[in-house]
Amino acid sequence: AVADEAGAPTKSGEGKVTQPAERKGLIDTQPPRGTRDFPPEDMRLRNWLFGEFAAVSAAFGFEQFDAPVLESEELFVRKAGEEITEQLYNFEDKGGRRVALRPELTPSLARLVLQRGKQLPLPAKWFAIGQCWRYERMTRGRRREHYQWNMDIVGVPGVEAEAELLAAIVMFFERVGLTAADVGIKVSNRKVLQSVLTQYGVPPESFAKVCVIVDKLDKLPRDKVEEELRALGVAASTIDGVLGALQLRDLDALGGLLGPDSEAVAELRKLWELAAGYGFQDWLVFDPSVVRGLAYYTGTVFEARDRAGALRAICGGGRYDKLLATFGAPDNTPMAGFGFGDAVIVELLKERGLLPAPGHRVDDVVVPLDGGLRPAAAGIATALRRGGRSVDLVLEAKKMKWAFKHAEKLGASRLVLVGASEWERGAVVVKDLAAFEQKEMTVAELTGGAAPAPAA
Ligand SMILES: Nc1ccc(Br)nc1
Repeated sequence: AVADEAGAPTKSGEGKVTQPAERKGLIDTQPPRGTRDFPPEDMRLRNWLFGEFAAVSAAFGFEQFDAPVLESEELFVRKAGEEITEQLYNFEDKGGRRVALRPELTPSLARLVLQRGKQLPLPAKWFAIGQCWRYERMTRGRRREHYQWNMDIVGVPGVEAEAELLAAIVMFFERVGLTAADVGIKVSNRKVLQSVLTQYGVPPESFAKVCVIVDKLDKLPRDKVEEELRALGVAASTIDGVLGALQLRDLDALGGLLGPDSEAVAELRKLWELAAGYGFQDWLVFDPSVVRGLAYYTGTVFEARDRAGALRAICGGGRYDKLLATFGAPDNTPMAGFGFGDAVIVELLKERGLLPAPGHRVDDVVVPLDGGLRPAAAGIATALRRGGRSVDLVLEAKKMKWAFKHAEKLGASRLVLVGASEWERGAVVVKDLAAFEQKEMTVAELTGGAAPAPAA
């Protein structure tokens, strides 16, 4: 259809006339509920944050991947009562397919690993920064989208993988100015809960659901948690045993409870030993009450929180050795990773006065002082740009005074005036806005020798 001014009927190539929907005034300029716009000033902060994520990922030699925001719903259908699946942003598409906006990146990673099969050299160290969604009734007015940085290691069965992931998280925190006094990383291991549940005769198939419920302890009152555990058939005495174990705060006491051959204790001790090697032991806190709310974790679990505990988890992760098996894979591939959201970290940095405020600026402003010199000005701008300068080329006829103010507003280093008399000598006037100097320069001098594009 031929575009027409808003409100007029449009005529398609075949002559079909379409009446516009009656426009009652201005469209709603707000983004959909629970979503955010990123106008330039916010986009600059987001680019800074994602730049830090990517820089840490590069420092650890990880490769970036991405996958569609839209995935088959089956990737996320798990029967463990997780909030993340109860709030799935799912729907049926026009082809009748059950699809969902991804609530997390890990299942997409798992799908790509399965897709590659034996062709994927292991260990694979992959990272992603992607938008993730949830459909929450707006009763709580929370956001429905956020961006998550994920790092995952595929194919390493030992806690060396988790140590590397924790080191990456700590490097990020240090890069943005946070210290171990600001943030603690609570570490535990699901095998702690598994051992206790086994001691009390809870069947393994209830294990994931018990973890999801126990994870709610820092969100729901204890009696609510006990109610949900009882509904699962977990006896009251078991609940007391489980909750008792979660109060422990040192590995020796844990060893006393679980016995000297406990895998959980051995893995946690190994992790602390590695952390000492990396130099981030001060960031770690052993806390068996940390189970994380994702059903698929099988071993180490961790979450970073502000030491005051005033904010929600900054990031979280762990080991999930059985995820591929739940997707039908014949054998297990060990995997470990974390997710790091873009919201809590910004709140924390704001609180600590550590949030940068990156401004917008350009290097040069180029102004033709009359219309006939516009092609020449465009050629100069091109040469400067090819030389790596960021250039704002003034696109309309403007007076010098306006150009000067415009250059100041853009934080430009130089204002390049293309005027008739100088141009006849192949020169331009350059105002150095930092040194408050003005001088005539040939184009070659200005562009460091790069010839301007041929003026029309
Ligand atoms: N999983 C998830 C997705 C979106 C937001 Br906002 N929070 C959590």
